[in-house]
Amino acid sequence: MPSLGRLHLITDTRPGRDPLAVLRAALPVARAELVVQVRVEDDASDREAYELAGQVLGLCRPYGATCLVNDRLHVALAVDAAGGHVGAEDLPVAAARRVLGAGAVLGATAREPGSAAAAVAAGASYLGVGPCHATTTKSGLPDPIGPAGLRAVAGAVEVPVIAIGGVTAASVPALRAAGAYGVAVVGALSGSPDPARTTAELIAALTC
Ligand SMILES: Cc1ncc(COP(=O)(O)OP(=O)(O)O)c(N)n1
Ligand SMILES: Cc1nc(C(=O)O)sc1CCOP(=O)(O)O
Ligand SMILES: [Mg+2]
Repeated sequence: MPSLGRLHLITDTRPGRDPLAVLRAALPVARAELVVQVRVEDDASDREAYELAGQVLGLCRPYGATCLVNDRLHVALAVDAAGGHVGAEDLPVAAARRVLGAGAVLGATAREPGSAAAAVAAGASYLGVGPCHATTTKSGLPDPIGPAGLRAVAGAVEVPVIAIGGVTAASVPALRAAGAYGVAVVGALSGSPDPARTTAELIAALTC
């Protein structure tokens, strides 16, 4: 399995957002350090997810960036993405591993050390850990766990830990110090007036 990129860009498909424009700005800056997670709204059709994932893959390929698909593993397989990401309401990690195969990248959401270790034992190759900070992008999440909560999870596993939830370039140093290998962002890039510049700031904070 190739080494995992440190900057995970999750597509923002809310009305008025342009995930492909953000991706086109980020790719030349982050290149193979970029992992793009195709995440669509729950009411989007599989056809919409498939078409977006195909477009994302086509953009990623020349840069060696990785494309993953959130939740809908059949879409990941259909477009030949590198893998997928599952959480508590999706397929269990062991089932997701069977669907994707041994060589795929498989991310799992974990919020505390016990479930993190269980997800790794079941076949997760990285963990998305959060919400690290407050976010307005997704509702219904538990309270932020902060760098201390992330440190507890990172200390319990040996796979890369990707911090998620309200992450900005300014918060990266504390998250890395707590054990984050990388970060996943929606709003920091989707809401940026200059996504190329924000990508450069995130990459600098992640690789210094
Ligand atoms: C990197 C990363 N971490 C966590 C999540 C959240 O996944 P999940 O809990 O399944 O919630 P949804 O994203 O499906 O709403 C993620 N997608 N990526
Ligand atoms: C999709 C998602 N999952 C989270 C979790 O903690 O499981 S936080 C989140 C949204 C992250 O968006 P932003 O970077 O704009 O805060
Ligand atoms: Mg999910």
